[in-house]
Amino acid sequence: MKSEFFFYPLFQEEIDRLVQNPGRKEARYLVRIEKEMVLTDPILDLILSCQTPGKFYYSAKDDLFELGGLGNALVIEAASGDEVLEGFRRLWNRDETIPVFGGFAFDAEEEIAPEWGPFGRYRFTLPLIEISRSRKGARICVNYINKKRLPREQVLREIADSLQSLDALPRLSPTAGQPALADKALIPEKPQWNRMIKKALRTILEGDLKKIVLARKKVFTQKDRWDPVQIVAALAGISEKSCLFYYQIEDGVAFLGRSPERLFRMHNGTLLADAIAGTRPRGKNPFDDQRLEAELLNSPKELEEHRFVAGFIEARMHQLCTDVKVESREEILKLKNVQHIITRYSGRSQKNFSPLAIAEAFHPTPAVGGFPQEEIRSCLRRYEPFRRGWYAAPIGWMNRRNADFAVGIRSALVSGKTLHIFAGAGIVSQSNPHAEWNETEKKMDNFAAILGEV
Ligand SMILES: C=C(O[C@H]1C=CC=C(C(=O)O)[C@@H]1O)C(=O)O
Repeated sequence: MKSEFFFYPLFQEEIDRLVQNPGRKEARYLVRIEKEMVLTDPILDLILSCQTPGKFYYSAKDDLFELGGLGNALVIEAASGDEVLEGFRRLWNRDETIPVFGGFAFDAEEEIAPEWGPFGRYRFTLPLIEISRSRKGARICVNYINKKRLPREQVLREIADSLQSLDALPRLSPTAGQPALADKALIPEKPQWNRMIKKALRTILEGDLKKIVLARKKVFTQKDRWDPVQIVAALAGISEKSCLFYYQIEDGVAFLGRSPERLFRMHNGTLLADAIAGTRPRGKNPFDDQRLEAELLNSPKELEEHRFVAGFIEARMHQLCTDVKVESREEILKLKNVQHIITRYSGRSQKNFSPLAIAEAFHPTPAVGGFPQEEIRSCLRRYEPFRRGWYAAPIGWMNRRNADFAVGIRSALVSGKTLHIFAGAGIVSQSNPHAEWNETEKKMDNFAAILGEV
């Protein structure tokens, strides 16, 4: 990790110019200084190496766009999407292209579990420093929200102070080394998982629901605090087409993951969404891999599981868009440890929907909830022995018109000395508890490799 990058010198000239500019005395609501630049360091390295407690990173799976943030200019913690949009109204009235990063809980009506407390129900951050890279190049911006209507000189002094204190802190590198584990808990344990699946199968047989996605987690406790930076840096080293996300709220408290599933991307009126469901492990060699691929694409059970998701996404696309196209149907998506069936959609979005309203309309898709969608949250509350928090919920960035959200799967919550790793599996009428357990093990393999199979 490089450490020669300093923020204050980068913006000093602009800050000085603004101080000397004898314009209006009071600074505006938003002070934003933008700079195009040549950036040789990876954005993730820069974000991870800075010692500020709040930070985030997001890279989409199939384009060059990356977004990172350091510090907080404005954080909206809310109980509903409408409150979030209200919180950013003034910001986007000034400039509707400014991105904010965040997400919301899988089940926003459920009581928040203690380990998810810092995340709350909905949480989005406008960072003090925003770094992005697109096909056009890299850009770095400083944001300041002048809630207290301070005079311009004071605002600029505060910005300069924040940048200088960030620069004064020593840069961090991920601390390498194997964890000193104190405890490992499986929630649920295998016998309880088997009972959960059987219960879900009975519900499906009775005809109330057609598909239920049940999840489990592993909780690893260490003597010392986990280093989320080390975990996400290792995830970043995996070569596969998936969305990498990192949301650190406080020192040692972060939700992170490498999700193959994009909930949707909205760009200049075009909406893209993927349906991903149906799983096999990767093969031991190319021949074996091909065999497993053929098995997946010809399995009535996996196809049924996939088609609940695809049918749901397609129906939602027609509600939200005109000109809906199936870009590819039932193809294979190869990841490092597993392969999935994927169907991709595109459409022209209708202007009146905000990206957050679109995220709420899709969530939870039958890839992470079940089918039909309406009853699924209350069903999961009864079946699962833990609260999902932000696992399997939308996470990503948005501005007033554009957005990119991943589904927060293949993910983990780092919370001080505990590390929670999540995975779920779609249960349909032909599911088998043992096979679904093994599938969730495979889905956690990115983390198992990082932890040295603890
Ligand atoms: C719920 C998860 O995966 C979903 C996404 C792809 C394939 C899935 C499956 O085949 O069961 C799941 O629906 C997870 O990884 O936690």
